[in-house]
Order: sequence, then structure tokens, then C-alpha cells
Amino acid sequence: MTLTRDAVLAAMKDITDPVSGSDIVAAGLVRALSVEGGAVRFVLEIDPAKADTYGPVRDSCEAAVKALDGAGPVSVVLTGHSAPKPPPDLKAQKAKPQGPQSVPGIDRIVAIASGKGGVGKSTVSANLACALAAEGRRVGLLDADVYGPSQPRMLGVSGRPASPDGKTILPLRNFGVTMMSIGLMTNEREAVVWRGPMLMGALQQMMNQVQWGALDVLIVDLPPGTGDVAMTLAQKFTLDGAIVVSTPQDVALLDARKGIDMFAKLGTPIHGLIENMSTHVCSNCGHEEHIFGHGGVAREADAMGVPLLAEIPLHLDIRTAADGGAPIVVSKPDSAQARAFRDLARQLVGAGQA
Ligand SMILES: Nc1ncnc2c1ncn2[C@@H]1O[C@H](COP(=O)(O)OP(=O)(O)OP(=O)(O)O)[C@@H](O)[C@H]1O
Repeated sequence: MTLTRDAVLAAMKDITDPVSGSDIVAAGLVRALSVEGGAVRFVLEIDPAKADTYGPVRDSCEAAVKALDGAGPVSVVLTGHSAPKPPPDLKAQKAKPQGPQSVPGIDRIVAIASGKGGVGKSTVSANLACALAAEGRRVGLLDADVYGPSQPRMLGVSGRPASPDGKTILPLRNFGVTMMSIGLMTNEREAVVWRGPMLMGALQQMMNQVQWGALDVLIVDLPPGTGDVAMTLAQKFTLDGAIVVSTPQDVALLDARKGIDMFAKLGTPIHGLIENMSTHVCSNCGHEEHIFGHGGVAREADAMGVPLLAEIPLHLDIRTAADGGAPIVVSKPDSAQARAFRDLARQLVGAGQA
């Protein structure tokens, strides 16, 4: 049975908001609900001062949704709706000027965004970073997906980053890419309350306290959608450009358009669109088919006057490589699939964008 948003919301109707006394759905706590296949993600927007009270509520939500027919992985994150007094560890934030800043040592910052989750933004980011490294570029990859960090797995790194002096953070490194993930700063099983100031503090820490070294380009893998992280990043740091990843489906394109609009409003140049899961090539017989349609992203790019940077095929090897901790660009560098990413990297380098 296909799981629907309505079924998810109905399942939580019996869970009471301990503050207002009404159910959590009616109290308006459930935000950013996304149901894709069986995977369910949403945030509970709460008063950060009451984070402890809401821990059990979060657990009840997770249990109620998991019990539904067709439910797969369920992720519920607590997030704060009011800005409390900044905690004392945000001194760095106060000292910084207000406008977008560049980061010393980092020549370019390029954000990889998507309107919709699951379109392959992290896969594209990992492969692009590795392909740029193979071109001899000094590349950093910041996994800023606070809701589902995936770069440590994709780049095959584990362990927590060290901070020998308590001030600087030593990033991880593999395949020539220097990598850091906001997700590595939190305990995996801990519900994180990403309050606005905390998010800003975390991003600033990632940019300024991680020892990136000298980089030609820092790729930032954003969370899906047009949320706080993308906006904070664009407002606080000088972004050289954004790349928006979409599948050819109308629904993904609709969201991709929102992403492009957001960057346009924030004054971030759009380097272009990438169509992911474009053509499917059967790994047995080589037959090509267009599972999600084809050419939709090219038409959209044309209509919006932004370049179509690449069409990445939907191929089993891309998924198994990413899941196995060595992106296709590294594990099968001569395959047609890897070539799509390598051409993309060369194109960006040629244009002075990476
Ligand atoms: N071109 C492709 N061919 C085959 N599998 C792909 C391709 N691109 C991505 N995938 C697979 O699709 C799944 C989702 O990809 P990924 O995690 O990169 O998406 P995302 O947009 O970053 O998702 P989210 O931001 O919601 O976490 C992964 O299992 C990945 O391996």
C-alpha cells in the first residue's frame, strides 16, 4: 500500500501537544512533511526551551508513523520556532560583519541544491567533488544536509572529526576531497534542535573553524528545498554560484524552479541545472529507457535562461558505488556514467566556476 501524507497526519492525531493540550497536528507543530515512497520526514516545530518535554512526543510520532502500512524509514527532527538568547558559544557570530563574507583560503563556494529530496543531489555532489579532484583541483565538500547527512557514507569515511586544540576542527579526507559534515557534529541518535542561531553558528563553524586548507572550490551539499540552511549560507557567505539538481519529472522540476527563484532573490548566480536519473541504461542488455521522462530539465533550463550542465544517467552502478563508499568517478572512472560527471567537472573548470 502506498503511504500518503494524509495517512501520516491521521496517525498523529491522537498525540497530544503537552503545551497547548490539543493534538500535535491541530497545534501546527508538524512542518515540512515529506512522504516519498515509504520514507517519511518531518520536523516538529517547538519552543526550544521545552525541547526535553518534546522528546517523548517525537518518539511517539516516530512509533505511530512506523506502525503504518507501507512505512519505511521515519525521521522526525525537533526544531525551535523562536529565537532564544544566543548561547555563549556563538561569540564568533557576533564578531562577524553582517553581509556575505568570503572564507580565507577558499577561492570559490558552489552550492548544490535541489527543490525536492531524493533526486540525487548528494550523489552528484560526491561525484563532482571527486571528479574535480581528479582534474587536479583542490576540493572541499561540506555536507550541510542537517536532516540526512550522507557524504561520510558516500565518500567511505567514518569516525568523528578531531579538534586537537578545541578551536579548529580537522576535516576528513578521501579520494583527494577534504570533507566535513554538519551531521558529524551531532550524535547520530540524538534529536537535534536546530534553532536559527544554532544553525547559523554551525555553518559559521564549518566555514571558519574547519581546517579546509587552501581550496580552489568548496562544494556545499545543501539539504533539499528552500529552507534555512540555503538562505543562511547565501546571506552569510559569498556564494560564487548554485547548481540545481532535478530529475526530469514535472513535480521535481516545479520544486527546482522554486530553488532557482530563491537563489535569484538572494543574488546568487545560477551556474546551471543538472538532470539526474536521465536515461536508464539496463546493466544487462544496454537497453535505454526514460523512466522519469526525458528532456524536461533541458526545456526548463531553456525557459529559465540557465545552462543545462549535464544529463546523468540512471544506472545501478551509480547507486551501488555511492552506497559502497567509493563514488563511480573513483570506482569505475572510465565508465560512461563516470564520464558524465567528469565532463561536468571539466566544463565547470573551463568556465572558471570550479
Ligand atoms: N544517477 C543515479 N543512478 C542511480 N542511482 C542514483 C542516481 N542518483 C542518485 N541515485 C541513488 O538515489 C538515492 C538518492 O540519492 P541522493 O541521496 O544523492 O539524493 P539527495 O537528493 O541527496 O537526497 P536527500 O537530500 O533527500 O538526502 C541514493 O540511493 C543514490 O545512490
